[in-house]
Amino acid sequence: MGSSPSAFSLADLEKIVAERGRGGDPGSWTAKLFAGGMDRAAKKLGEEAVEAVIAAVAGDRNALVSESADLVYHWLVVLALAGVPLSEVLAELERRTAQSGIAEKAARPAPR
Ligand SMILES: N=c1c2ncn([C@@H]3O[C@H](COP(=O)(O)OP(=O)(O)OP(=O)(O)O)[C@@H](O)[C@H]3O)c2ncn1[C@@H]1O[C@H](COP(=O)(O)O)[C@@H](O)[C@H]1O
Repeated sequence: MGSSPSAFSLADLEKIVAERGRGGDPGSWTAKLFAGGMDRAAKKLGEEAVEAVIAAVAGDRNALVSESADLVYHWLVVLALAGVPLSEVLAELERRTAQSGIAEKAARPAPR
């Protein structure tokens, strides 16, 4: 079930998106999305979210993996177009985790 953990990170994909988006290669989907602007990219993000929801509700595991990859990629394109670095989103997630105290609880040894 599933595949082995990958060393590929969202930060790697963020870098690729920025490079391909700015590059202007006519064969690049990322460059097309950048050229189309925020309205088109955000619409695409919404479509991919709906496709991921459909796969989840249908219980189609393979489709959910594929649509999730589409979703995360298009989300990174939208973040790039908005000038929001991934690190800012991660910092917000970290702040929420720290606020909830979950990380500290997990680090504490379990009571005997
Ligand atoms: N992760 C992705 C990725 N996920 C999805 N897609 C593209 O997203 C597009 C949209 O998917 P759809 O299913 O909606 O396809 P579509 O029907 O052709 O699109 P529409 O006609 O609806 O506009 C497809 O062309 C997919 O190839 C991606 N395109 C690029 N990447 C990453 O970006 C890198 C650079 O890609 P290019 O910019 O194309 O060189 C790649 O190496 C990947 O790492």
